[in-house]
Amino acid sequence: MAPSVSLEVGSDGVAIITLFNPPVNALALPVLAGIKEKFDEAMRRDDVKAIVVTGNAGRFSGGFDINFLREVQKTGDTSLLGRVSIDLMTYTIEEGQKPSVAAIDGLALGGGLELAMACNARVSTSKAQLGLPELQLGIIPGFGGTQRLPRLVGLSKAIEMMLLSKPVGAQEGHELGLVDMIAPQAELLAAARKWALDIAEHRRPWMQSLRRTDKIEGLSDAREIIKFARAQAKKNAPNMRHPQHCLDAIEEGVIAGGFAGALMEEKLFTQAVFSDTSKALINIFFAQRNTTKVKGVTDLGLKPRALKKAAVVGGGLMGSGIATALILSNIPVLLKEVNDKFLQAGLGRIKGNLQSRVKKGKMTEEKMAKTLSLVKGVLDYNDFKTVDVVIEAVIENIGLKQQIFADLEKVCSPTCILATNTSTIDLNLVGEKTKSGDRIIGAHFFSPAHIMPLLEIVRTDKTSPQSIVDLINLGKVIKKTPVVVGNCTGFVVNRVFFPYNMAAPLLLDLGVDLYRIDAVVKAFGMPMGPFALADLVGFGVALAVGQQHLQAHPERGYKSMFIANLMKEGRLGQSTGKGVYQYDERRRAKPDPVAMKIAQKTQQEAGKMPGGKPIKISDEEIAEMLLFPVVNESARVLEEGICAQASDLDIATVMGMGFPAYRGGVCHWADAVGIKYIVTKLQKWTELYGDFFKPCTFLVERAASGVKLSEPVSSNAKSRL
Ligand SMILES: C[C@H](O)CC(=O)SCCNC(=O)CCNC(=O)[C@H](O)C(C)(C)COP(=O)(O)OP(=O)(O)OC[C@H]1O[C@@H](n2cnc3c(N)ncnc32)[C@H](O)[C@@H]1OP(=O)(O)O
Repeated sequence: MAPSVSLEVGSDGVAIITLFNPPVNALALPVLAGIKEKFDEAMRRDDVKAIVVTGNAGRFSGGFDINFLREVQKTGDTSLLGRVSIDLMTYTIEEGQKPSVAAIDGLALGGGLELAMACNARVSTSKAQLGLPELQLGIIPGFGGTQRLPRLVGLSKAIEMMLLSKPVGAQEGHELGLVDMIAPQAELLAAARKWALDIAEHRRPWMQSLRRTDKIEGLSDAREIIKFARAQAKKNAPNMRHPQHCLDAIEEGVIAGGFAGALMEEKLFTQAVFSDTSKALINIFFAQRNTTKVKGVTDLGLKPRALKKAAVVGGGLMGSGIATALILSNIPVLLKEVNDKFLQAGLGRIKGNLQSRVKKGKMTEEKMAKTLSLVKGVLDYNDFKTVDVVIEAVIENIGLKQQIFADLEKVCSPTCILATNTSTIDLNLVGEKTKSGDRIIGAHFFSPAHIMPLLEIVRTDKTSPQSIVDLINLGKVIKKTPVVVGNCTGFVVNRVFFPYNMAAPLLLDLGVDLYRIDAVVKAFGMPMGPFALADLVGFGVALAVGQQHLQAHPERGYKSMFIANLMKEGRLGQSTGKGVYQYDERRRAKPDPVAMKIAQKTQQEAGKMPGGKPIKISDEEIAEMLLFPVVNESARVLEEGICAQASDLDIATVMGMGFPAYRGGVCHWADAVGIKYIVTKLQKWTELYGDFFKPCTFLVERAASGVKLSEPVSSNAKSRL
């Protein structure tokens, strides 16, 4: 159905204006034009005394149409953005001749809430969610939100809601003054009609949010609040300008009044729409929603079967994390271990995971007890016939896994999904001793599994679309972002992470200071540098993972002795108090002269420094030498069809390896930097430092043809999905 807006006038003289644009009634251009047209008509008509605006099908509005924002970013045409804030929200609605009330059910986000705030009052159901989440898209509110929200709820709360993109529920909104009245769903429209008539007939005040001053703090308090918020934003988002611009608009409103603030907001909003940050974050918004659209799988009309009961085999760190994720979403779990000692340890870890939520105030003791009761520890497979999905999470031993899957095939129902959390073993090998290849699938979680948002769903050429659809659905139920990937060493995240983790010691061997490498990567926006990460995961794991890549792709590996040399000195990473860094009792890291000496010794032994002297290199080039190899491996992943679409790689790198979301994920970033430039650099480093940097044919071809990495791979590519 085409987006539209309807107007219906009741015998009471109230015009009901309804937004239709499923699924979230986004404010697409025709909707905005429709609102303007219907408001103008209602203002003109003699039989209309007051107006109620509402959204169709239980949702007020999810805000300005983000598809349209993306279009504007592509065309670069600012005129398309229009003057909605001033002409429509302020002059037509807020300052209109007749009062208007927003009747809010469900979502009122971004432009949706801004529309509601431009009305003279708001009535909502108890299920309403109200927020201005624009900053998570790299923009600032642009329909007057930076002015009206502080005037309705006070500066501190408004700033918190905007900077954290955090909505409030109806009850809190009511307490704050954002919602004037909460009504039962069935009575929402009637209550809003009455409120609108009460304003028209002077039984209630005719409020205009933009003109209000009662909730805004005095100038000096306001300055302090904004100053504090600026410092917080700088700390939390050092590479982003739009949070500061949001505060600029708010500040202008406090100093010069709401109208002046709205004018500044309009200007800064337009600027933000064209920023690289917004392009990147909008890419992430759509990429995240695209992961569940898998060609040849989710377009077959298959209905996901509800996986109501699960079993996890192995109660170690991963198994207990997976079980925690399942029970947190109310899915009962059988946790299987080989003996009582391991079982109790696994159950203890699950309890610990929940206790830490209680400590952080995310869960009550009562809820914890209820959640914990959903897990049952077992030492045999007796109850496995009752489960809909099994996730195996034992140690990486092929023989053991093969035995487990052969056993599972015997004891589980023939429709049960048999998943493995392996991060290294070929899935075809795991299922080799079974005839259940169609329901054997990878469910690769990231540690800690109950916290990390990504789930790699690994399919083989035997896995059935139904099994994939079922697991995608389970991923959504347990609040993960599922990405469907093909079967190869390291799947997607670990595979593109390998070259990054090898480039760091390679740079070190070329004479670059190791702490500088970490600092550059942090400044780029990763949560931590590669050496700090190695310390965190522990050197045993880091070495084992590196080894797999070297075995799978010896021609493009780099073997460094740095970690091995640290281990010889008894430094194993953060858990032992020292690795690349030394750690105090509160696990705060400090550079360590001993590690630096070991680094120098490794450099000498490696003999990579040209003429025995450290290379001279800029910070920018350090970041490039670490991350262009990631782009290179991503290109291989795309060419081989391990990832069906570049946007999946964007999500996988952001959620799995901490690639900064505001750079849009690895493919989006590579396109922004320029594939040609990347290939030229890789070729130069190949000549200087060896084949580790050699660009793959696919990337070279894309550079030559000018086709972006994010463009679809042609259908004759050798797909392994
Ligand atoms: C000028 C203004 O200040 C600027 C703005 O208003 S910018 C927009 C501000 N609004 C937002 O940021 C809200 C973005 N949307 C969301 O957070 C979530 O989609 C939601 C909470 C509204 C709904 O979540 P959920 O029910 O899980 O459904 P979800 O899968 O996310 O979305 C359903 C569909 O609606 C689309 N959609 C959601 N919000 C949209 C929007 N504002 N514009 C266009 N499409 C939107 C999604 O892309 C998705 O499309 P698909 O089915 O084709 O993939």
